[in-house]
Amino acid sequence: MQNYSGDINLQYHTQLRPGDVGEYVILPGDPKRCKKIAEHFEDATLIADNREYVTYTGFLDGVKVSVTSTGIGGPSASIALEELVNCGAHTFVRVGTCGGIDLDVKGGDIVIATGAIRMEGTSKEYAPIEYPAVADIDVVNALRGAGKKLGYTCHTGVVQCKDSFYGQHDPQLMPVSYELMNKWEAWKKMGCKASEMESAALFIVANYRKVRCGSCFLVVGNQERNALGMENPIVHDTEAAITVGVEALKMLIREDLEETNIIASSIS
Ligand SMILES: O=P(O)(O)O[C@H]1O[C@H](CO)[C@@H](O)[C@H]1O
Ligand SMILES: O=c1cc[nH]c(=O)[nH]1
Repeated sequence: MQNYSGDINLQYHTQLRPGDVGEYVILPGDPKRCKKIAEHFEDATLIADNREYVTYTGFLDGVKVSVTSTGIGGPSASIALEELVNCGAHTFVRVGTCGGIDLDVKGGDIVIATGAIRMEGTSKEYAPIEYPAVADIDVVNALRGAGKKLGYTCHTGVVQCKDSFYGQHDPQLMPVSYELMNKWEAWKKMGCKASEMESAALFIVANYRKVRCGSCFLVVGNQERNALGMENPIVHDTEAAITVGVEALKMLIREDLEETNIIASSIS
């Protein structure tokens, strides 16, 4: 592309260069979540802070890792992923928040996405709608393993992505309420676990760029439970989702090292 930065290696939005980030990156939406995540790294340093993109780099078990915020929604998330891949990253774990849809999913639980409904605009500018937004199987397995090890209540399945937060919460107020409300009923019938905003774009861009990406989320609340008068705790503390994401990244690093060692010993 045309060079906007005046430096061919400097990524225009994230202000990152190759070498600034590890190959393994955690992706929260909220820039303020980056510092909390970086506190789980060894020797974390703030590398860049531009627009919605904040990056810290440190180490997990001696391996260089990073955290970069994506901001809200597919457009900014896709930019973060593209620029991080340009800097050499290959494995991504989104640590986000979501709203529960399935009645079993309660505030404070963790949801792990196997795939994402593409009811957003960004992924459609990458792949035809027939192409599914699927999480990387290694990342999903690591997130499930981490959730189990840490003893959290985790739900694994499909999540819904959209561009309008208020279209999720007040669909009846929207001029296209007929479409939003009918589709929401379909997501419920299909057993969709939760609604959030970035995973569909992230999974599609990750597939295109041939890197691994998965997502886990803190469930803030569940509007379906609320509508039925069921107990509906509202939780904002993302620490449980952060620890699941960090533990999953450690597991992936360990698995990759084991695989590299097996290949090296089979060659020698
Ligand atoms: O908490 P984060 O990671 O931003 O994720 C969720 O929160 C935002 C909406 O409140 C959207 O970005 C949604 O996906
Ligand atoms: O209800 C919610 C909570 C977090 N993020 C969303 O997109 N929706």
